[in-house]
This record gives sequence, structure tokens and C-alpha cells, in this order.
Amino acid sequence: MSIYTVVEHSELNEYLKGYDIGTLTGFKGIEAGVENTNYFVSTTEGEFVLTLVESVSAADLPFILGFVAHLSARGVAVAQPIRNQQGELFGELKQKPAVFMKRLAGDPLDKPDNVQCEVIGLTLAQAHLVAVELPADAYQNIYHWCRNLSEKVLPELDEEQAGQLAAAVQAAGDLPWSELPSGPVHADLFPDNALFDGHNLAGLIDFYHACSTAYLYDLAVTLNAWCFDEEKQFYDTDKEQLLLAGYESVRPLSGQERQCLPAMKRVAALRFWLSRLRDTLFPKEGELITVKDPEGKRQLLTFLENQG
Ligand SMILES: Nc1ncnc2c1ncn2[C@@H]1O[C@H](COP(=O)(O)OP(=O)(O)O)[C@@H](O)[C@H]1O
Ligand SMILES: N[C@@H](CCOP(=O)(O)O)C(=O)O
Repeated sequence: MSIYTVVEHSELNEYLKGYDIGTLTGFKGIEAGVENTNYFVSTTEGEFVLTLVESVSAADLPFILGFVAHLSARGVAVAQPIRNQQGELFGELKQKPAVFMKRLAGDPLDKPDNVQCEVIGLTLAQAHLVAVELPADAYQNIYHWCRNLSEKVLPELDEEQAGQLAAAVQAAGDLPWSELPSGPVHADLFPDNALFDGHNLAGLIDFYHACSTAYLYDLAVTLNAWCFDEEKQFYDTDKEQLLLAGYESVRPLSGQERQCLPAMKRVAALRFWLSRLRDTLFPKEGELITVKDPEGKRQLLTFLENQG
């Protein structure tokens, strides 16, 4: 559980006065999540999720929440952000940017099945098609991001891991980033960021990694997260084929994207190995904090490197 910032009843009551979503009847810290503080909030008007955003600054939120609001308005299955009485998508509570979203009915997935993989592939492609309508603001060069973080992390690693990390960062720089179709993407579409009710997708959540970058990177992150079982060290090719088929039923990959996909899956593995290393080696302070094991992503990278 990650609750970095504790909110009192009176503080939430006061904050709710800036919204037209009823008065407070109850609230509870959420026992999942890694990077932000989340509460389930019940009011006389319905069920909501309050997020105190810890992972990005307020300056990033117009892009992130504008992207989610656009997806929602265009009918992509995402949690709907709530505007306050000033028409803004976020305010401030406990000196943190604070966001209300409608609470979705489903549950986050742990181990997705084949049908859920196909559904997520299709939904991801719908998001990419609609994202094309937005300006590609907040461009993130994933290679530079990895290179910068690797400089901080490398001195802490043993020789073998440092060698693997440095080689993977160099390989990430070899991809033709500027030639690949790019736009706003989720960038963290793990199964715990998709709420399902059986095979019905209630919606995608947690857009706080959203940025503009190659759509293929977003697809690679999603493939790795949905098809690789970190405990069993098993990349499920049936799931991969179904996820890709779902995706390409809406947005077929170009020849270049298809050719770059194996290398991009290695970049995606590297990206999350690095962020988990950072969170383990340099933990944030907080009341109750979940840190995911970096080793699973290093093993995924090794698996993908051995595949060639
Ligand atoms: N709109 C929503 N509807 C229902 N549950 C939600 C919603 N947003 C977040 N949650 C719950 O909160 C948990 C943590 O949210 P998440 O955005 O993944 O946090 P973090 O950014 O800290 O990783 C989710 O796993 C889910 O249980
Ligand atoms: N998905 C990332 C961690 C980011 O946390 P999230 O809860 O915001 O998705 C990982 O698995 O390393």
C-alpha cells in the first residue's frame, strides 16, 4: 500500500466544497498503487477516487488529464476525470495536486487471461488512434530518460548487472525514434492499471506516466506487462499473438514498427528495470510504501536478449 500523504476527514470535506459531486459520506486509503496517494471517496452523489499526485508536478497535469479527458470524451474505456466548479481537472489538497475520478466498477488484474489480453490490445490501439487528434506535447525521449537514470544507478550495481544495463541503454539509442509514429500514450499499461469485470473492461486508470512518444513503445510496455509472467519466467506467445491481433484489428503496425518491435520490447524491459532499481536504491519517504522487485524486469530483459 502506498499512502504518502494522510488526509483528514475535515480536509476532504472542505476540498469537496469546490466540486459539485455531493457531500462526504466516507473515505478510505487504497491498498494498491505505487506512486501516488489514492483514496476511495463516497459522497451523497456517488463513488469517486481521489488521487494526491506525488509522482509528477502540477505543471504536467494539464497534458496528462487533458489526454484522459479526451480519451473519455471519444469513448475509449478510461476513468472519467471530474472538473471542479472552476472547470479545472485538478485542484490542490495538502499542498499536492488533487484529482477526482469516477470510481470504475471492475477490479485491477493480477494475471490476465487470453481474452483480456485481446481486449487490452484493441483498447490500446483505440487510444492511439484517438491520441493522434491531440498535439504531441510532453515529448519524452525514452532513450535519454534511460541513459540519464542509468548514470545514477550504475555505480550501485555489481559488474555483471552494470554491463548488462550499459549495453541495453546503448541499444536503446539505436532505434529510429524520430521515424516511428508518436503521440500521447499511457506508457504504464500494466494489468493493475486496467479494471476488468470478468472479460468486460471497465476502464484504464493511472495515466501519470503519460507522455508523447512512439506508439510502438506503449505497445511494447503493454506486451511485456501482460504476456510475461515474472514468477514463472515465461513469455506467453499465445497471449502476445492475441494482444497483437486485438491491437492490429484497429491500428495495423507499419513494416518499420513490426521490424522494431523486438528491440522495443527490450527497451520497455530496460525502462522498468531502471525505475524499479531507482525506487529500491533511492526509496521515497512515506507512510506505507510498495516497491516492486527490479529483478523480474532484469530477467525479462535477459530473456528478450536471448531471443535475439
Ligand atoms: N477510477 C478508479 N476506479 C476504481 N478504482 C481505482 C480508480 N483509480 C484507482 N483505483 C484503485 O486505486 C489503485 C491504485 O491506483 P493507481 O492509479 O494504480 O495508483 P499509483 O499511481 O499509486 O500506482 C488501483 O489499483 C485501483 O484499485
Ligand atoms: N508499473 C510499474 C510501476 C509504476 O507503478 P503504477 O502502480 O503507477 O503502475 C512497474 O511495474 O514497475
